Amino acid sequence: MKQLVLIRPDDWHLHLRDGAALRAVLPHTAQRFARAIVMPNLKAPVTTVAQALDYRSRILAALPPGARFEPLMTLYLTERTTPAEIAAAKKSGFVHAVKYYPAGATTNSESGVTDLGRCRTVFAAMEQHDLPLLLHGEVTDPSADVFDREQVFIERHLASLVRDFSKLRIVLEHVTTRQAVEFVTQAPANVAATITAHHLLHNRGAMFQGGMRPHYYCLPVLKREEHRLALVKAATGGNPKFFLGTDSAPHARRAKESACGCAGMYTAHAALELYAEVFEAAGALKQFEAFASHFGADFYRLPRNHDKVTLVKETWTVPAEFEFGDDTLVPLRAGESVAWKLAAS
Ligand SMILES: NC(=O)N[C@@H](CC(=O)O)C(=O)O
Ligand SMILES: [Zn+2]
Ligand SMILES: [Zn+2]
Repeated sequence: MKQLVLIRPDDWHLHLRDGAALRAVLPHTAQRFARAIVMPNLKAPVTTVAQALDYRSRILAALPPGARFEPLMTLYLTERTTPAEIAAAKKSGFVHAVKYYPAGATTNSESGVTDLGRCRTVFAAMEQHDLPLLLHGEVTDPSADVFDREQVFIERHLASLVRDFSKLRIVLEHVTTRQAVEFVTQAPANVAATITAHHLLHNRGAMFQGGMRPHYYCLPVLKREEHRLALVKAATGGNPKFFLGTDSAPHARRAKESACGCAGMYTAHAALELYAEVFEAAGALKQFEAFASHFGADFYRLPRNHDKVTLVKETWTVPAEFEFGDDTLVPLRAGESVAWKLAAS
């Protein structure tokens, strides 16, 4: 049987939530990944090192017995974040980055930043302490078309940020467009990007297949086929600036299947397997390990993992839903098949 053995990968962009939701989703990630960059956009955002420490303990306490998984914590940037907090974050050893959300751009981003100009002293501190900046790279300007918001962010904000803070490590998270791929490719080595499985697998047509499909709604929103193809080329092309970040973003069924549905797709239950489909379809399975297990660790200046995971070419059916606190969670491919299967380790 066809199988793939690779160094255990890490997920460089993940939403774990909290409480019962955390307990429901964490096992899926811990089965596949050694570490994950954990997003700080809880309902009460993780803005301080002390809060990150508490959240980290809750994650560790929620791990299934025997699981080995290291949550890499992040701080949620606000206009009140201080250079002292950045210094403390670096010193902590468990905070690995700071996350920028434009206020109002996405789930739990209300406490985010309205004006990047107000964060310049904090960016300078991050540059000085060598703490990476992670970007939800979209503008919220209502006059910017929702499908153009990433591209406009790059033009209006990212280009000058990269120029002004030339030593700051920056990750443009969940890139979705050809323009983002081009920008990151031509930028200096301190600028990288994560790519999700769902943006590699789907174009925006998925949201409208036979009707409105809220489980395909995420932010940045799925784009045209032209952009998906650019992402596949970037992910499979062996460029160390592009690495795996699922952006697995669980929301309760009733929050998705609603008159105003939440943004986010849940992929952690099959994350690695879905990426393997993409790499196989592109004839690039040889590049998969570097994308999933090498480039992210190298960029974050963390050691690569040593143990291995095995994927076998075997079809399995994704459950229709998972338990999720007092509701359920509808995963990507619910009730449908996935072509690769994680072997028990
Ligand atoms: N990607 C999403 O659609 N949603 C994320 C937030 C984010 O990463 O922007 C979430 O937290 O639900
Ligand atoms: Zn985001
Ligand atoms: Zn995210």
